[in-house]
Amino acid sequence: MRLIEELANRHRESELALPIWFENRTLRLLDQLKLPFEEDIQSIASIEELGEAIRSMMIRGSGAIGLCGAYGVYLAAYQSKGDVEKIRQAGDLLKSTRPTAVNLMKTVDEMVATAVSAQGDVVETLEQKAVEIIERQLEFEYQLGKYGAELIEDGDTIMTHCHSGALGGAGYGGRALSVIRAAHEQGKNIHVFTCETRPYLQGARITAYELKKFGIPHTLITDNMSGFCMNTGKIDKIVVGSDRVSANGDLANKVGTYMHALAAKENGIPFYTATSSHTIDFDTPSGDAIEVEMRNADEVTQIKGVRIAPEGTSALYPSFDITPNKLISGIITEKGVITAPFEQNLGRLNEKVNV
Ligand SMILES: CSC[C@H]1O[C@H](OP(=O)(O)O)[C@H](O)[C@@H]1O
Repeated sequence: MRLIEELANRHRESELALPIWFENRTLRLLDQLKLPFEEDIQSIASIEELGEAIRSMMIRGSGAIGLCGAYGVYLAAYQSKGDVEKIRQAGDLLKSTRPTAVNLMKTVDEMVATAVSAQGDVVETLEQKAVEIIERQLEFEYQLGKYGAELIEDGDTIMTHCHSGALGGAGYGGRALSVIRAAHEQGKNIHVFTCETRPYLQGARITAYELKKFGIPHTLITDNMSGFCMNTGKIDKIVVGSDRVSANGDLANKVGTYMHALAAKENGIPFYTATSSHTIDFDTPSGDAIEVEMRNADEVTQIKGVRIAPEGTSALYPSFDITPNKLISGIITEKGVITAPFEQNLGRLNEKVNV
């Protein structure tokens, strides 16, 4: 456990906002359901508790739940003293929690495959693999942030949606906020419009919380204001995160993304998604094959437990939507910015990247 705990200490010293980490042989996570008013750290004692934390969105964000795959499978290995069958079962449980973000599936598969093929001590091998995965994802954030920041000009106002930031990733800025943070750190004078993102309010509660921590000027808008802001010249570029990018460049991201992309096209505003090669699903040919998670409709008829619609009102809660590649100006990755034709240009990533 020493390696993975030292990693967390190093990362905290470099001012990263960690969504999940090990300390004192205990798995910890920041309860994102309570942000921004409470920074409540939860201890996770079992794979079942971690599974529930993902399902309930106590920890969320495709990058962060991808890391749950690494931390969770390692926790199962540590607690079972390397029992490969128990490790497999833990992986299956984690993969059953939320269906859309591909990072979780890929990371679990990578960890379980490492356990199965381990030559030496399984627990030590999985600790090393987990550290490798965490460090790799963090490096992806720095790299994609650098490439994405090249698209941002001094004086730009950038709109983002949901929370695609440090607590949804490996601690620097996730995807979209890695681009924004890098541009800010380069001294570019930028302003961010963050959409509140009903019903979980990732934008109002977590993106605003992080932008304040990063010292980046920002304005909160409701999701239905995005068209007005674009149509009245308030937005120069849009950068959103990603939960899964299909092989042809279609994007699964927080519900509402598609609506913003349509308005961006109509108003001639560049629309980018920030992702990593690990979020590109080369096994899914196009967006219509991506499963969109349907969540409990009570999350729509209530806000923080306060009912906002009459008893008995039915509601619908698709947690994501699919933005077709024709509405996307570029896909920002750790290997550079990919433009159309996406199928061909993304394919080159698959040739080079061992995910
Ligand atoms: C680092 S990108 C995060 C990505 O995940 C979010 O979904 P959720 O809050 O439901 O986990 C959203 O789609 C973000 O773009």
